Amino acid sequence: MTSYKLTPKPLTKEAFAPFGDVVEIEDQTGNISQDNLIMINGGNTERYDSLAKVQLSSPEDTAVINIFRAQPRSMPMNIEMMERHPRGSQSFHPLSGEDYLVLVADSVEALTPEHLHLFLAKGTQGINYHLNTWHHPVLGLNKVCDFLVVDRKGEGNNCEEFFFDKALNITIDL
Ligand SMILES: NC(=O)N[C@@H](O)C(=O)O
Ligand code: NI
Repeated sequence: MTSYKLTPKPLTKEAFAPFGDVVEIEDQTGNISQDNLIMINGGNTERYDSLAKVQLSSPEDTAVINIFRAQPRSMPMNIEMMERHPRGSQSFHPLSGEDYLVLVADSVEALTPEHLHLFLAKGTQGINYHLNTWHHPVLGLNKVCDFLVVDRKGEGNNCEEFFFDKALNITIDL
């Protein structure tokens, strides 16, 4: 049995760029980018515009808005599988204010533990997995957490799964 322990990195736009977008106003260093800022509503409201895009695959696809109520993951946690959505992006926006984990992998067909990348997301950070990005199903922490999820609805299978060899002992232990 070979063991692999995953440790999280802070979630930043730059580190997450190969996998998707980080949807936030203030980053983990406290910086607020003005790049997407548009003042609207007569100056009452700041619109941080187009921080990410919903990716679809066909004109018949629709983008849908969901809420996922996730049970907290108990640690240490074994990682047995990853999934990806070949026909659309998928974004998660925490509604409960809790930090959560984001586990993604390099874009290869045969995943090994070396392809995995674990991030710790703050409760103020959303993420948008780009189309076909390997990721683990939602990883809530500490308490039952709600996430606003925007993803693709349409024809055809939009969830491909990869299961690691059981001889690999891949764990997250915070
Ligand atoms: N299955 C489902 O809708 N959820 C997963 O895609 C997930 O990333 O949590
Ligand atoms: Ni998913």
